[in-house]
Amino acid sequence: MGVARCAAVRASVARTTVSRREGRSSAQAPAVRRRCVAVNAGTGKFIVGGNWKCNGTAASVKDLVKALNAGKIDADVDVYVAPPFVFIPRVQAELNSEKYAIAAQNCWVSEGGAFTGEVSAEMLVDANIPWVILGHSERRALCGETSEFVGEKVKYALSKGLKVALCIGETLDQRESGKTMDVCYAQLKAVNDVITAADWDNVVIAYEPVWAIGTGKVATPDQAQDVHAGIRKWCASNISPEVASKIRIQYGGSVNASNCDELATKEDIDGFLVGGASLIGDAFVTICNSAKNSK
Ligand SMILES: O=C(CO)COP(=O)(O)O
Repeated sequence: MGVARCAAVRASVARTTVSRREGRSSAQAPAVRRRCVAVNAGTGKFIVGGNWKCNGTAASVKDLVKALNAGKIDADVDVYVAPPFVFIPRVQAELNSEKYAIAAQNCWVSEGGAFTGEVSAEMLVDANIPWVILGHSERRALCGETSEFVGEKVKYALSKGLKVALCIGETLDQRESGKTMDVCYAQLKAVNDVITAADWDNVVIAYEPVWAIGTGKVATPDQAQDVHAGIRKWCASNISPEVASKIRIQYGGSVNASNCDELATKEDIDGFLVGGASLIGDAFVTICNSAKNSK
């Protein structure tokens, strides 16, 4: 994250916090309330997610949790990890919750019921799981989730009080035919069409170019920065300048302990969503601390 942008977001958050402490006249109260909501997600902190995908055994999860608990995480970083559903209770019981929040990798588009194999947003809230990853390219490609369906899922998850990591990104074909930004904008629009500007306070965008996921082919820092800057600009024009300045944009796709520091220097990279390397405790801890290391 660029130092200047980070400082600006923090200053705005600090101003809001001071306003909350000082209180306001009743005429000003509604505006203050709206800004207080924004404090929830617009912390200005670097944010790293670990998406464990469909990996692990009881034994490997135990080892990973042990390694994560042993890691020192910079206080200026928000971290969430997304284990497979069956391991979540175990991880909740054993992982240090002061350092790591828990995320689900998916949830259903509406209230639960006769939807075999699905997990509802209400269940996540009931199980004390604050985050959910939605729109991952693997679900879009392998489970047929359209952008409109993802939009409805984001809307429903937010309405139940979850925080959402919204994944977007282009395939190799789309990049090579110059459609990267159009694809990202269309995926964002499908969500923006069904949620409000205030809802974005509880969303983190994860830009994950499909060609970089699990391939070892990481986007260069400049490639990632260009797309992140475009996403932020789109947010300014289509949501609001305030949301654009606060929203955190993670990069995902073959991030590892060796390439994270350079990516983290980029102005519009506010964190990472990590797959493979999040299964290796010390590598993930290094990635979590990359914003500090790259200063
Ligand atoms: O899909 C990802 C995170 O959601 C990225 O996966 P990799 O880090 O394994 O490329």
